[in-house]
Amino acid sequence: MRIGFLTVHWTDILDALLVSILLYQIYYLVRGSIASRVFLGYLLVYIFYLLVKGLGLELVTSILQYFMGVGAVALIVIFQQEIRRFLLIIGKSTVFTNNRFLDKWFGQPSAKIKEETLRIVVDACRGIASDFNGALIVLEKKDNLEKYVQTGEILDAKVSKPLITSLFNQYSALHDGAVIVMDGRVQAARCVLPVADGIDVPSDLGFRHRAAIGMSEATDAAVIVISEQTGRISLSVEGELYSNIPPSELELRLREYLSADIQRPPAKS
Ligand SMILES: Nc1ncnc2c1ncn2[C@@H]1O[C@H](COP(=O)(O)OP(=O)(O)OP(=O)(O)O)[C@@H](O)[C@H]1O
Repeated sequence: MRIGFLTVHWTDILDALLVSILLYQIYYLVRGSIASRVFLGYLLVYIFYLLVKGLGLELVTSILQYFMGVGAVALIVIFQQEIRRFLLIIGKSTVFTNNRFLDKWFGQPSAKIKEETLRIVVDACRGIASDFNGALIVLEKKDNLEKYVQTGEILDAKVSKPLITSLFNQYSALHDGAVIVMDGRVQAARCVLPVADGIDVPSDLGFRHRAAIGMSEATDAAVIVISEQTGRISLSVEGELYSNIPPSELELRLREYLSADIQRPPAKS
């Protein structure tokens, strides 16, 4: 196709479309943050570079070319949080990562939580919330949480209501940080979770709630938060925080989220 003196192929249109989508995605990730200004600055320098290159100004072109090369490395450092989030979104949402057949071959284990564990944890949450003790409980789905377990005190104890309740008692030496539940066992307490710091996170949220969001952004785990101040129970999955959930609904939501591969107890005959 010819437009004036330009010859446009369908590949050029596809190229322009893909670049637009990419630029929009980058803008969407960095909008509102300081990184968006850096991105805009870099884009303007790049447009200027294309202009001087087109005009054949060789000296300026070579200086800008060098600047762009160093700038690209600087961008990776500045945007490391955004790049990480971008790759996580892609990794989480592709059909490949939700494909059971591929999971089997690429070693993604199935969710291991049992109904019994779920019931005990929710029961413990009910007690903790009514006592106004803060809590942060991570329930493993498929992702390996070993890295986070290592930040705390390893317990490897069978899940029980008295254990979870006493761990979050304000006089317990292990009440700070998060408890991680894996495979029907309290693997560790006092664990440190990644804190969400994106612009989507409401500024009035405290660090316990931010840690819950951060953990559910970084992994597919379900994270329960109980507020020490209000006694409210919230649930964070896939980077979203669902606030003020009654215990009965919490059990339903957890079952629904973790249910894909949940191990149900054998039916009584
Ligand atoms: N990165 C983290 N990983 C694990 N636990 C954390 C992390 N950051 C904070 N916490 C826990 O949260 C507690 C502080 O909670 P903070 O009051 O800041 O949060 P909050 O969201 O306002 O919760 P609350 O409503 O219970 O006060 C800490 O004492 C600690 O136990």
